Amino acid sequence: MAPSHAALDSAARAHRIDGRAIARSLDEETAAAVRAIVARDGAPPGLAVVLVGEDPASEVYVGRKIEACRRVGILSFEHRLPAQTTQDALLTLIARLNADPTIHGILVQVPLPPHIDDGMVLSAIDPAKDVDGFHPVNVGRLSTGTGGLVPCTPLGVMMLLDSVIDDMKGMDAVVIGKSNIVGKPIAMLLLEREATVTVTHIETRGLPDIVRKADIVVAAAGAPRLVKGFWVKEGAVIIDVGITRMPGEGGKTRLVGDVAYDEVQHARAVTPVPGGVGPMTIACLLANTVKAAEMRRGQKK
Ligand SMILES: Nc1nc2c(c(=O)[nH]1)N[C@@H](CN(C=O)c1ccc(C(=O)N[C@@H](CCC(=O)O)C(=O)O)cc1)CN2
Repeated sequence: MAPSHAALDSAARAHRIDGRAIARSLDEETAAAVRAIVARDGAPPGLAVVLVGEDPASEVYVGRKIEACRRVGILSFEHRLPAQTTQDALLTLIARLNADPTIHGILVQVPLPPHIDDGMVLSAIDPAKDVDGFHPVNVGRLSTGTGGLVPCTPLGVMMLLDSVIDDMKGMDAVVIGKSNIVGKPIAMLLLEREATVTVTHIETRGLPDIVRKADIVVAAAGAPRLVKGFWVKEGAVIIDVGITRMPGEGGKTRLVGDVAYDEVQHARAVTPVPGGVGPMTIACLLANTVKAAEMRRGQKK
């Protein structure tokens, strides 16, 4: 008897890596770690969240970060500054937060308004409080494999890969995207696991052929539905970091990833957008805040 459509469908579909569920279980671990810190030290870790301007997406992400802190018991301190805030005023705030012992982590939401130099501001954060892992000291530690705080999205990507791959040693990994906060750190983390890593970007010649050789594809180009079905090798694992808001039906908007999700069902596993990498970014921020608090305690001992 011929298999039913339902049976054919389920046989042909890639495993959907559930970022929301994995983020929830990381949050449970973080909440337990926070409770242990409170029992030991009498106070929870503190996270300063700095938002400059009114970028609507940033407002949403910052709101979610603050809500997530509340859920796991981290104390959040919100600093919302107007778009016309000067770079000097922002640097003064960061210096104050660096010196404040109740603050274990500092994050400055990016993008910053165009008159502010991101690099200058992110480099002003104490590397020990740099829970985004953007400071050059932490970038250097990551690239030399010497610890430090790792950027949240790349950390989340590795956890999603770990949920479906036991050992990445010798696997061919292709990263699409070369940004300092996502593409480059992911490449470093994959190298640490002894994957063979090719870093590509939107201008790379012959990109489909390069991607087709990969066992692991991390798409972080910010180009909606860039990765087509025919780019992907059967059995590959695909992590979609792209999140682009596009016009949807009835005047609404919808989120679209860098991967044509419906076309890559011959992959072994793939993350959805939304519900894949995004929730991990916030869960890893909370985990990094606990790590920063524990690192400080370790230094004092
Ligand atoms: N200081 C930082 N700024 C920015 C970072 C960062 O890690 N540190 N990353 C991004 C934005 N970002 C966190 O700040 C972020 C992006 C997406 C999500 C998320 O949960 N996405 C959901 C969908 C959300 C929606 O409905 O719009 C998903 O993919 O399921 C969380 C955090 C840039 N700036």
